[in-house]
Amino acid sequence: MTPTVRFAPSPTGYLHLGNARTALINYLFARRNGGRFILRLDDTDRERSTAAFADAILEDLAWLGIEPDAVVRQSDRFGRYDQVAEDLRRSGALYDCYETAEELDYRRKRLRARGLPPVYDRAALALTNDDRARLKAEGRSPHWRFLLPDAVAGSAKGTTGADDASVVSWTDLVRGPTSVDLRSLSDPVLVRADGSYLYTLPSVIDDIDLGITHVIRGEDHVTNTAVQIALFQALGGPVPSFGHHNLLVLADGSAMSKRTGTLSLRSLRAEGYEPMAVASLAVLVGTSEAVEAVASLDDLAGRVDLAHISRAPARFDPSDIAGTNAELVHAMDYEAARPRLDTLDADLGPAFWEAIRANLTVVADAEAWRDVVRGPLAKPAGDAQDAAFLAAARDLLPPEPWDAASFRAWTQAVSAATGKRGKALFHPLRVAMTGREDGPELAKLMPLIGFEEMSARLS
Ligand SMILES: Nc1ncnc2c1ncn2[C@@H]1O[C@H](COP(=O)(O)OP(=O)(O)OP(=O)(O)O)[C@@H](O)[C@H]1O
Repeated sequence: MTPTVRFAPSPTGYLHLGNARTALINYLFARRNGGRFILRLDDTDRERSTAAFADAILEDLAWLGIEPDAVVRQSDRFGRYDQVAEDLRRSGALYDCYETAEELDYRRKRLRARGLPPVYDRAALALTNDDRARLKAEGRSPHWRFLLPDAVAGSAKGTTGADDASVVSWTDLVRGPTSVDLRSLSDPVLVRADGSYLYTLPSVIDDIDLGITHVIRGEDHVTNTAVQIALFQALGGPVPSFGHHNLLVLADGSAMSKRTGTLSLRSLRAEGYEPMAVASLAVLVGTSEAVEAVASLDDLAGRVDLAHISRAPARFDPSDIAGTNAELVHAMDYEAARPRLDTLDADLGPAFWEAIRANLTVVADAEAWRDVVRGPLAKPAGDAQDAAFLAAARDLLPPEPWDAASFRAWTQAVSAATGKRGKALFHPLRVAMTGREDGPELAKLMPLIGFEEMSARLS
C-alpha cells in the first residue's frame, strides 16, 4: 500500500511555525517513502473557518515548498458523515444524551469533590423512550456520544477490575509503546445538539476513506488517538500507524496558536526570511540532529527520522532565525538570488552580489547596499585633517577600468603619500566610500562605485 499521510489544519487563522513542523514532518515522511501527502482542511466549524484562511494555508505551504498530492475539504463531505453517524446510531455505538452544559458541569464538580475522575456516568444509556419524549418536549435536542469499548460487554462506567478491552495500545512512531486507559475518559461527544460535528468522527471517516496509512501529528492529539483507534475499530476501518511528535513552543514554554498569530509563516515571510531557513528550524529544533540551515527539502528529508524526535517540547528561540537565514543567504549563488534582487530593484550584477552577500541577514538587506553603491551618499561631517587626507586619496585614484586589484594598488599609493597605515588608512576611506563603519570588502565595492562617485565621495 502506498504510504499516505495527511496534514489537517483548521482554516481558522494563519499557519504558524508549529503547524509548519507538523506539515513538514508529514511531507518529508511521504517524500522519503515514495508516498502521498494530502492536505485536509478541517473546516467543519463554519463560523470560524474561512475560504481566505484556506487559500492562505495553500499559499503558505507552497511557499515552504509543499505541493499536496490532493486537497480535501471536510465541508464537502457532510453527507458522508451523516450516513456514517446514522449507521453508528443504529448499532448503538452512538447514543443520545440530553444533559445541559450546566448539568454536566455540576456532575463533574461533584465527582471531583469526592476525589473521583470527572468521567461521564453514561446516565443517558438508561433513558427510556418515554424519557426521551419528555426531554424533547422540554425543548431539548440531543447531543451524541460514542460508547467507548469498555462497555461493549455490558459493564457500566466506573466498574473496577482489569478490562483489557478498555486499554488502547499502539506502538507510536515517535514515542514507542503507548497506551491509554479509556476508563479514564468520558464517552466523547461526536455530534453536537445543533447537529454539527466535533473533530473526531469526520477525521476518522476521512482517514479511512482517503487510505491514510500513517497519522503523524503533534502530541496534543495522544488522547484523541486512543478514542480514534476505538472508532476506527467500530467503523471496521484499517487502523493506521500513529506518530506524535513534540510541539514547538516558545522559549518561555508558551504554545503557539493560530488565534494569536504568533510566529505565523506570513509574518516570517514578510520579514524576508528564506523558506528553507524557516523549514530547517521548524523541523530540526527538538530532534537529535544539529540545528542548522539545510539547503533543500530533499536534504532535510534525509535528516528527519521520527525515532530521533525528542520527547521534551521543542523550544524555539525566535532570535535563532536571523543566524540560520544568514547562513543560507551567505551560501546563495547569484542565479538563485537574481529573481529576488530583481523584485527589490537591487540587481546590480554578479559582482555586486558576490561583494555584499556575506553582509546580509535577509536578501532584502541588499537594498541598502544598492543605495550605497549607487549613491549619492549623505556627506558625513568629517574634520579638516580627514578632509585633507581624503582629498589626497582622491587625487591618487587610478584611471578606470578598475578590477579587484585596483583598490590595493590605490591604497598602497595613498599610504606612501600620506604615511597612514592600517586602521588610520582604511577606516576614513570606508566611511567616505560607504557612509558606514563596516560592510563588504572595499576592494570589491570600489569597481562597483566607479570613478565619478568615488571622486565625489572623497571630496
Ligand atoms: N506548537 C505546535 N508544534 C507542532 N505542531 C503543532 C503545534 N500546534 C499545532 N500543531 C499541529 O498542527 C496541526 C494542525 O492543528 P490545528 O489546525 O488544530 O492548529 P492549532 O494551531 O493547534 O490550532 P488553533 O490555534 O487554531 O486551535 C495538528 O496536527 C497539530 O498537532
